[in-house]
Amino acid sequence: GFPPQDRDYHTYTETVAELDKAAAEHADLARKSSVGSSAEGRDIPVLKISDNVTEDENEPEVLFTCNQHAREHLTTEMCLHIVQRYTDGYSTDPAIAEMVDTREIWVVPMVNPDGSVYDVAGFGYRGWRRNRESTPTDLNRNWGYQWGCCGGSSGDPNASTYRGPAPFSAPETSAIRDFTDSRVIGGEQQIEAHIDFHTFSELVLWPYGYTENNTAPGMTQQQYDRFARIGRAMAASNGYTPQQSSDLYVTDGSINDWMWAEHGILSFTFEMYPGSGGIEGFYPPDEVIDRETARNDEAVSILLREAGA
Ligand SMILES: NS(=O)(=O)N[C@@H](CCC(=O)O)C(=O)O
Ligand SMILES: [Ca+2]
Ligand SMILES: [Ca+2]
Ligand SMILES: [Zn+2]
Repeated sequence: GFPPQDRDYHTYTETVAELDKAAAEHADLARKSSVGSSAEGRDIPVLKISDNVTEDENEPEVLFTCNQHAREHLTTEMCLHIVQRYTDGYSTDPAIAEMVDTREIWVVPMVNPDGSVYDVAGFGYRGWRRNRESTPTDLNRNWGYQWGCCGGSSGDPNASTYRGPAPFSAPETSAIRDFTDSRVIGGEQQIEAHIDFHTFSELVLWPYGYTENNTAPGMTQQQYDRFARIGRAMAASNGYTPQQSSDLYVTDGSINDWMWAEHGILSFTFEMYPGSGGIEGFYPPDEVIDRETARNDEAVSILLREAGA
């Protein structure tokens, strides 16, 4: 678990308990289900938030994924903050109610539960990034679009950006893939927009990551311009720096490239607080959780509104 001075961070067990609590306290608005299991057999839960939550209504859907990278624990708090805001806030905030009534929101607070547990299982933080397969995979290099194409990942099983032996070889990425594929109803992908939360550097990133070109097959100038417009609007609200992911460095096999190219989902990566630092940047004190999760409230609202546009 987390050291006493950081006990406000949620462990896997506490995260699951938070989702169960939200579903129990707001049974009309929130329902927990599973997208699958991790390498070590942990359930990977997803919470759906919407009015008439047990009905699949013809409303734009938006996905939030967190903690692909084990040590990036602030992102789990970000997803749990979204859960809390859009369930508890329903009865008090008309803007929240409007979004919950007209959208279907999916939240996966821990894509990589095994890695997250492992990172805090020792005496002190381990700085762990990948999953916990026998040969650990960097989940954000294991997605199947342009997998391993372009020097944006490693084929070395010992490397922190090891892409795995094949696209979707990791149970965690294949679980999210299967969930996303399942949201194609009548040939139409219901999910319109997505944010994958990471730490750190305070950035809003949009595809493609595999190429430095703005346009490429499956990304016209108009589509790029829409990504940039929305990315810049979100960054203006949280003070992060907006840019194409490859402006940071080339990544291949990332979630954003797959979500966009395979499903046309407006998919972003947010790198949260802090803006800079060394390994300690992955472990901001728990005193910053409330401030640094609420910092993204407006950006989340912008994306939810954009999903219906
Ligand atoms: N969170 S992080 O690993 O430091 N940065 C992300 C950036 C993701 C991206 O560029 O699309 C990554 O390398 O997967
Ligand atoms: Ca609904
Ligand atoms: Ca729906
Ligand atoms: Zn990350």
